[in-house]
Amino acid sequence: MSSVPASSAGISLSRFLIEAQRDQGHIDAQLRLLIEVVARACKRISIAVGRGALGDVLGTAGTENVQGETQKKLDVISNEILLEANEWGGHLAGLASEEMDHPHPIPNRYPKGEYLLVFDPLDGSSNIDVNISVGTIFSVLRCPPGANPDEADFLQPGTRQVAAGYAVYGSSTVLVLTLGQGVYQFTLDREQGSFVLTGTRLTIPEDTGEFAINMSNLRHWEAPMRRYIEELLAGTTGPRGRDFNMRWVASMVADVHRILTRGGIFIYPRDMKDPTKPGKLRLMYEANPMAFIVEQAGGAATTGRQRILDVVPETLHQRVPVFLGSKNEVERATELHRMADAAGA
Ligand SMILES: O=P(O)(O)OC[C@H]1O[C@](O)(COP(=O)(O)O)[C@@H](O)[C@@H]1O
Ligand SMILES: [Mg+2]
Ligand SMILES: [Mg+2]
Repeated sequence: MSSVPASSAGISLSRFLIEAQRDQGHIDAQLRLLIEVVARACKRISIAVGRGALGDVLGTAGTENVQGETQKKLDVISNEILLEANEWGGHLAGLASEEMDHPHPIPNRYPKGEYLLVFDPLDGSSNIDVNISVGTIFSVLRCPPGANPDEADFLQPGTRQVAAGYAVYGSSTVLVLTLGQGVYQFTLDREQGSFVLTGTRLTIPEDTGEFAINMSNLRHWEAPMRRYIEELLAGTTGPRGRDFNMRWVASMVADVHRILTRGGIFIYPRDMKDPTKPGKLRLMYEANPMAFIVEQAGGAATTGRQRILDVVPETLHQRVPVFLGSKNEVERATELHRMADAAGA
């Protein structure tokens, strides 16, 4: 990560966004307001997460989302916080979320804006009750002109994102943001209640000695995926000629944040545990925003076969395999999949 230049040290997110709008012309007023509102909502989620057992936020909500996953109380609370914060400000035409079956157009009683917001309100849900980092992931698209948005209006490839970001609620709360001009990190100053710029133009090293994957699924993987991991596990005695270390938080936000901080490759591959699902992670609000951030930081992001940002979505809750992080490792894993496909053709 580049250290923050003296002239930028201590700059708040609000000032950063005003400068991005006024001085650099990277964003318009609606997009600035949108990011401000999302950041405020993340602050509220951070407070809810931080109350832990002192608040009524742990455990399950007793409901399921559209994907048949049991919702935790914090999944539902975080979704409501983001929805309520964003509905009335006039910067959005519609929202969509992991926790809502269908998109939510802005009600007619409120002014409408030009943007669409797609989010995973609480990522890493299985970690909530055990006090391990969780987060929020979001992606911003433009709404097609004149549309009262329905699902088809949201189904745009990741290359059309105008902004993306995530918050990690960990030992500190950080917000990582791209407006398509590099990646910036803000840390929540809990006393002041504002996000402060703590990292500019974050970059992911091209090479790494660290991988993140749920190894318990190994027997369900495709052959090229097994081959890739076997090469890494063989260490100094294998074809790669060096040792690799493994980390797996099981919160995508935390695993990706580590990679943005010190490099690595994060993988959630296709597996045959449930052959009807082409992966676990969702394209629109997990893979796409993270792929945008990772590419903006000089890394790579693929499905093992193609660039994630080029995938044309077919449904809102579509799943994809994800390989992202340090460029040379993502390229090696992708090359093995392409070679296997070509040999099988
Ligand atoms: O339980 P597993 O297989 O390790 O999967 C963990 C992955 O699932 C996720 O928790 C899915 O996200 P949600 O919690 O938003 O459903 C990712 O954050 C994480 O990388
Ligand atoms: Mg998630
Ligand atoms: Mg989630």
